[in-house]
Amino acid sequence: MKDLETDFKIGFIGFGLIGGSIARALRKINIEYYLIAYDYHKDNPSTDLKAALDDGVLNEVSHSLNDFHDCDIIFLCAPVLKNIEYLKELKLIVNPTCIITDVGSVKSNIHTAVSELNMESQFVGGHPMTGSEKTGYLNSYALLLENAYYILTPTKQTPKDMIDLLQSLVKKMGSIPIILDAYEHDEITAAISHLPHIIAAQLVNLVRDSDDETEKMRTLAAGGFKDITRIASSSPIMWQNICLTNANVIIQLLDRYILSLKAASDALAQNDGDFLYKMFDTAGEYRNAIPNKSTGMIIKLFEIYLDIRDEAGAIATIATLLASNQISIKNIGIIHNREFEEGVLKIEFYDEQAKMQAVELLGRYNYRIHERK
Ligand SMILES: NC(=O)C1=CN([C@@H]2O[C@H](COP(=O)(O)OP(=O)(O)OC[C@H]3O[C@@H](n4cnc5c(N)ncnc54)[C@H](O)[C@@H]3O)[C@@H](O)[C@H]2O)C=CC1
Ligand SMILES: O=C(O)C(=O)Cc1ccc(O)cc1
Repeated sequence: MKDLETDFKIGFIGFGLIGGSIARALRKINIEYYLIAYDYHKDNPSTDLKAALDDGVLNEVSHSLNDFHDCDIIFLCAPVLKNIEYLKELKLIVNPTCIITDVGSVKSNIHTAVSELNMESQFVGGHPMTGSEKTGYLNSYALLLENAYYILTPTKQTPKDMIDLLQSLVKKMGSIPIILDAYEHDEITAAISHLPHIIAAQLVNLVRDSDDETEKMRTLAAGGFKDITRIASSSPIMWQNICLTNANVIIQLLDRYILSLKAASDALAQNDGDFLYKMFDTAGEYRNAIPNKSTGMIIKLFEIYLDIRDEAGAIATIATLLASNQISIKNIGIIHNREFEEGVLKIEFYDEQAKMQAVELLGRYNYRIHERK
C-alpha cells in the first residue's frame, strides 16, 4: 500500500458539493495527486466538471470508467442509489488494492450491495457529517470538511492498512474520523438528519398550502421559521434517495414523532400549561447543550449584520469599502424581517478571516455590527 505522500490517482464518481469539496481539500494536501472525475452526461458535458478542470482541482474528466482502472482510491459521491449502481462495473475494472469508499448519507444499503458483490476487502463506507442545502461543484469548498466528524464504516474484511490510510487522509482534510457500524450509523442519522429533513419539507408544504394569493405567510415568514426550514431547500433527488434507502428506520422515528405532536395537540386542547412548559423547557435544555462551534453537522456561516441608513448608495459604499481592502463578499442583502436578526444589512463572507477583517474595517468606519452567536 502506498503512503499518503506519494502521487495517488484518486477517482470521483459524482462530483457536486461533497465530491468537489473533497477534491479541493485533497488538492490542498498534495498538489501531485492525480484527480479524475467521471462525467456521466453523454451528450452535453458537465459545466461543473469543466470548471473544476479550469480551476486546476481536477486533472482529468472522463466518460469512461475504464480510465479509473489504476485508481488508488475511488470516492462515490453521487446520490446514494446511484453510488450502488456503479459497484458492479467497478468490480470488473479496478485493482484489488484500490480502496472504494463513498460519501452517502445512508450506509447499510451500500454495505449490503458490497457484500453481495463480494467486494468487502476493498470497501470502506464513509460519510462526512457536514454539508449544506446547496448543491454542485460551484458551491464546494475545502473548508467544508474542516472540523467535521467524518464517519467511516469499514467491513469485517477491510484490511487494516486501507482503514488506516483513509483515516489519515480524512485527518489531513481537516475532518475528525469516527469508526461506526453501518446499522448504528443509519439509526443515528435517521434521527438527527433524515427525520429533520422530512419535517422541514412538510412544514414548508403546510405553510405553502395554507397561504392565500396575497402570500402574507411567505412575506412575513420570520427567523424562527427560516431557521428550522433551511434544509427544506436541499436537493430533492438526494433526499428522495436517502429516504428510500433508510425507510424502515425513518418510519419508526416518524411514527414516534407523530405521537409526540399528538401529545402537544392534546395538551393545547386541554389547556395543559405544565405539559407545554415542560415541552419547551426540556427541548431548550438539550438544544443548548449541543456544541455550537466547529464540529458536527453545522454549516459554517461567516456572516454579519449591519445597521445602515436607508438611503441610495448605502450598500454600494460598504461593498466598495470591502472590495478596496480585498475582502470578498459571498452574499449581501437587506433583511426585511427584523424579528430575529438585529441590523438590516446581512453580509456573508467566504471564511472566518474575511469576516474578522470586515468587522475590524467596518468598525473603524463606525458601522454598528451585530454577529449572530
Ligand atoms: N449535501 C450534503 O450536505 C451532504 C451529502 N452527502 C452525500 O453526498 C452525496 C452527494 O451529495 P452532494 O454532493 O451534496 O450532491 P450534489 O447534487 O451537489 O452532487 C451530486 C453529483 O452527483 C452527480 N450525479 C447524479 N447522478 C449521477 C449518476 N447517475 N452518475 C454519476 N454522477 C451522478 C450529479 O451530477 C452531481 O454532480 C450523496 O450521496 C449524499 O447523500 C453526505 C454528506 C453531506
Ligand atoms: O444542511 C445541513 O445542515 C445538513 O444537514 C447537511 C447534511 C446533509 C446530508 C448529510 O448526510 C449530512 C449533512
